[in-house]
Amino acid sequence: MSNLPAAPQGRILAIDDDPGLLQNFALCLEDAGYRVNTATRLQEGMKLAASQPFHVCLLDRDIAGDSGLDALPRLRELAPGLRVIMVTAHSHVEDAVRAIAEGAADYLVKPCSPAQLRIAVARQLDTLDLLSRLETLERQQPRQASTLQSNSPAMSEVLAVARQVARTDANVLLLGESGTGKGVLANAIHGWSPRASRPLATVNCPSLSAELLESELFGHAKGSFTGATQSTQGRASHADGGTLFLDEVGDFPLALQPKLLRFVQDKEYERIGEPDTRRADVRIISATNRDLEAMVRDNSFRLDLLYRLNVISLVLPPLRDRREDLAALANGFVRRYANSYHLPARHLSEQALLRMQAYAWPGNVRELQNVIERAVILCTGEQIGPEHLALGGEPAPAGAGSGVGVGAPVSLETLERAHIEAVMAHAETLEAAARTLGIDGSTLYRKRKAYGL
Ligand SMILES: Nc1ncnc2c1ncn2[C@@H]1O[C@H](COP(=O)(O)OP(=O)(O)OP(=O)(O)O)[C@@H](O)[C@H]1O
Repeated sequence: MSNLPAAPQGRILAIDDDPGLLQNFALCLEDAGYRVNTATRLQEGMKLAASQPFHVCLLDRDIAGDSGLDALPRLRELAPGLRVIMVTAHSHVEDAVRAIAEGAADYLVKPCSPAQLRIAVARQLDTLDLLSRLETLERQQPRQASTLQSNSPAMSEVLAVARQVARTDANVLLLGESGTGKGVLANAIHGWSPRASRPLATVNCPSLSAELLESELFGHAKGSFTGATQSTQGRASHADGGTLFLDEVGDFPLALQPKLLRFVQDKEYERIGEPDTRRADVRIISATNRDLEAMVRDNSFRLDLLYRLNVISLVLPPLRDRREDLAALANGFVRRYANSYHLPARHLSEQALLRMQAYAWPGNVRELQNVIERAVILCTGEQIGPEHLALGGEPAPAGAGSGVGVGAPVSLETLERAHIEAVMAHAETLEAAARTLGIDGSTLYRKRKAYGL
């Protein structure tokens, strides 16, 4: 997801010391629907690139005594997602070729026609569009197991056992506070397992009513209940040969637990409305932040089911107990969000890192991710300082929310996420937040998951 408008409303930065040429570029590109900023000095252009999001930069080779070519590496450092088109005179085409070797995306030879200019810019915007789609697809793939690394003794131990267990078919129960990365670890275990080439199917247990959950998990025959106009195969069948991930298994309805128990034990089940017994060869990973033993004591979770799910249990440490990983995780999120929002590169200042080390992180990695995403968006310079973090009850940084007000140039998704976050912050319970939003609890649950709230 990008906070930049999609093409053709791309944002273009043109740096050239010839005001007449800049004006022509701006007119020609604005006519095509783009927003254009210009700079007649290199320094001025670099400042703009560091403080505002641009898709494409038209960079002259010689700018009033400064070399655009020499500035290229610094420009790419300031704005890693920016597509730079070198603009050069015919006699310097060899330099343009060198610029491409150093990371420019294309070059234009002066004088160029309006059509050439527009085609060159449109091509870069198409490439950005493709890159962003690729990124979205990659994010939807199970997380690469190799990205899960840790310098914390507590987390390293969990990862070592997880790798060992991954080789077997043993069912695994992941425990730990919300936002500690149970879902990420479930993906990794699947990725490390011999089942990695087969599907990983996830069922979010609290997001569905008991009836829908049964159908989601085991499928149903056409006509088996009102509205069942098509038969469905269910996640268990989809995961055949692979892994079934039962997220928030503590919310699995008691009435449905006997059917799940039979499936976990015998790998057998029936679709709703069908007598035939089916089989699915799945490895089950489940996760919860609830105390299942206490639930067994108050009869809301079956002991026999707990035994079956809990062949191996792994407890993910809260972020406050793995502070060795804070900087690496935070830097990874800074890079990710600067890239996905097409913003100039940002760095966490020493003071910001110190402030983060002193904070308790009750929402764990998910909270860290959200804090960094917001800081990356709100920070206008190169350095993210403590004032951009707004940690735990501190007031939000100046300008917070300014990018997501009604009517702001942001996607509906961004607006919805900000609204849900704000309503949840003021509501006493999640049920109350769902009521205010006019949606049911399971829809709120799905949206929280989708937006990482
Ligand atoms: N090691 C990691 N590297 C990068 N991102 C991570 C890591 N661990 C967790 N995250 C991110 O933190 C967020 C929370 O992770 P995840 O959903 O796996 O936590 P969880 O423990 O399953 O939370 P919940 O109990 O609320 O379902 C996700 O957006 C995830 O991508």
